[in-house]
Amino acid sequence: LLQVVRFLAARVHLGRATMRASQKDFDNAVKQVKLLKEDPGNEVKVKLYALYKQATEGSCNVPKPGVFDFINKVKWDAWNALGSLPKETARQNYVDLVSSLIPSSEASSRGEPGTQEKLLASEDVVVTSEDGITKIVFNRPTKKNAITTQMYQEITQALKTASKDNSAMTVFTGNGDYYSSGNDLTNFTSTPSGNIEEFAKRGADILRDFVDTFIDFPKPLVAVVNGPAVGISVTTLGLFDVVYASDKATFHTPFSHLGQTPEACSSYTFPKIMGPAKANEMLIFGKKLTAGEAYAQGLVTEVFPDSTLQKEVWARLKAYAKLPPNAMRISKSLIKSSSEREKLHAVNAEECTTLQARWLSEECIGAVTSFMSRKAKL
Ligand SMILES: CCCCCC/C=C/C(=O)SCCNC(=O)CCNC(=O)[C@H](O)C(C)(C)COP(=O)(O)OP(=O)(O)OC[C@H]1O[C@@H](n2cnc3c(N)ncnc32)[C@H](O)[C@@H]1OP(=O)(O)O
Repeated sequence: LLQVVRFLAARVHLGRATMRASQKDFDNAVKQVKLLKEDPGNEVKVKLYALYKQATEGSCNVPKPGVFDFINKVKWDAWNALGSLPKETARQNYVDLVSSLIPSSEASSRGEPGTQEKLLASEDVVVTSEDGITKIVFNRPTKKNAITTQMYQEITQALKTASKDNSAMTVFTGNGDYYSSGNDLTNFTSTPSGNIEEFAKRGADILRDFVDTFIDFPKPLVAVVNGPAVGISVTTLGLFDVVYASDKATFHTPFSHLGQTPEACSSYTFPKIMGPAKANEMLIFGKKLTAGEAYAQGLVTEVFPDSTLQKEVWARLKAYAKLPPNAMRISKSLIKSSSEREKLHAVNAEECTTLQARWLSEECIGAVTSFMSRKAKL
């Protein structure tokens, strides 16, 4: 048992080297353990005990119980086996272990093979889990999957949940002919008080949280771009790890047309991905790219014929989802290092502040009014 505990501790320590559970996550996990409906069994309870002690008190610092004090000796052995594991790592491992014990219906997903579970009760954003893949679907096909304020918040929440669930990766796609037409332009007119300044402030906060969640998402994040993508549904792609696209997809960022400016860190990621010359044409002049062009410029990983996209992409993703999840997460954290994420958060904050002011500009208000009065379409 000792060897197993040591091995697990070292392995999990390595696997979670780049993760940090907050004190709040830990406190929540402690509460969740008390609410578990099923007994997790003695072996798990001993592990939880040891991790709890290590997280709260550090290395084992009490005398070894006598040989006949069986229960306390097993607990002591497990704690002692954690050696000098840092408190922070023990806290993270505790949180991970607890989240693995919570049934999918309560937490998020466990992804039993072949069973699809609906995880979020929303019409417009559908979240399911199957075969180790959490799938987040834009589901407003009659509105070309335009993203409402509520959808931003639901997606933020879905990503936070997915970051801790048992799935290996998260995949975004759209229902219907569009991937997404971007921000729902009626967001600007549907603030409860009709006060645009209030919308601008609240919108910037919601947007910053939304994008921050993409920046910090620890598992592979994949987009299956099933059709045209506009605005923020394009810019967020720069924060994905892999982007598969239908040959019917297009990529359009008409910010200047709308009196707006780039978001989702695209002012940083796009020049990095495709070079400034191409990024400028997209982000300043609103040049729409075909799927082939987006592939040539490095925004898209691979383009598929629309007729075979679903079959080919999902077969491939299911196979990828079986790869060792910790290895994938660690590789991702090497590629998107903490200094890179820091940079992205700073870019996000600046873009949101800029947009907040832009939304109050005549240029932007005029463009939205034109769309609403059906005078303008992209
Ligand atoms: C918290 C705030 C964060 C803000 C983040 C900043 C984000 C910025 C962006 O995303 S900028 C991009 C914004 N998007 C647009 O400007 C697209 C506007 N839409 C269009 O130009 C066209 O609808 C189209 C080219 C996408 C599709 O044209 P078409 O094929 O002719 O279809 P329809 O126009 O008839 O569309 C069907 C139906 O959907 C409604 N709709 C489509 N897109 C949007 C949208 N983005 N916002 C609101 N509504 C949209 C359209 O009005 C039609 O509705 P109707 O059937 O008339 O009720």
